[in-house]
Amino acid sequence: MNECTEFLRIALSKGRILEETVELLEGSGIKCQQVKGNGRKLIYTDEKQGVSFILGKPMDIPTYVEYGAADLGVVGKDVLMETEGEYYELLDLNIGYCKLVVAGEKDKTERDYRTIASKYPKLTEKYFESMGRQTNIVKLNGSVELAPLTNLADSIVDLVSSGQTLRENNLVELEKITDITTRLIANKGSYQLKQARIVSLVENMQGSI
Ligand SMILES: Nc1ncnc2c1ncn2[C@@H]1O[C@H](COP(=O)(O)OP(=O)(O)OP(=O)(O)O)[C@@H](O)[C@H]1O
Ligand SMILES: O=P(O)(O)OC[C@H]1O[C@H](OP(=O)(O)OP(=O)(O)O)[C@H](O)[C@@H]1O
Repeated sequence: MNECTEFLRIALSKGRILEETVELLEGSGIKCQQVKGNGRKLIYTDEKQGVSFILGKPMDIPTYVEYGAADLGVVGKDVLMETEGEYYELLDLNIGYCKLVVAGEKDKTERDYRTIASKYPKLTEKYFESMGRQTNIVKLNGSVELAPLTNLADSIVDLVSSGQTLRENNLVELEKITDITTRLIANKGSYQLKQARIVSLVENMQGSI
């Protein structure tokens, strides 16, 4: 293996998809259990495997990949839809299942949506614009379900998996926007330069999905 061209830098999303990501990579023959620890280390380099793992915030993973600070990235489709960068989307990893929805208090009708709170302002704007529905969007960074409860907004665009957060806050799904899963993305230049190694990794991952 030529270290210069074939060493792979993989940016992984910290947080809730990390465990499933590690299982998938391990199943594809890449050892990376150490990234699951509770430490504060942000890069793990494994010279023997020719791989380094970069642990980033989910919203930042496309940036590392687009600018070539990482060759590959593992990130939710929600983040890709919001950030819209320049990279190749190589694979649906079939982990991190959830859906993106419009939610609010029961009995709201379409006409009631005026102010929508979300961690995904761009995606939200596009969704409503594509249907010719005018809205104001309030950007929040988390616990978005608080917005309708405090009258900051009349509804939200957010992820739902078990539905527990909506239920416990007396909110309901009003519209489903799309299903979400985790994706493998690649820097465009890296894909050309390190194609053999990336294609072989993708094939191994496909086998263990
Ligand atoms: N409730 C959920 N169930 C399943 N997958 C989810 C859920 N919430 C988020 N995800 C997926 O996991 C990814 C990472 O979510 P996570 O909550 O770890 O990060 P985040 O909220 O973006 O980051 P942070 O909490 O650090 O701001 C999301 O981008 C999405 O693809
Ligand atoms: O349907 P559920 O299983 O309840 O999951 C949905 C919740 O999970 C995510 O939040 P997260 O835990 O990432 O926290 P956040 O609100 O700070 O983003 C999402 O934003 C919802 O709030």
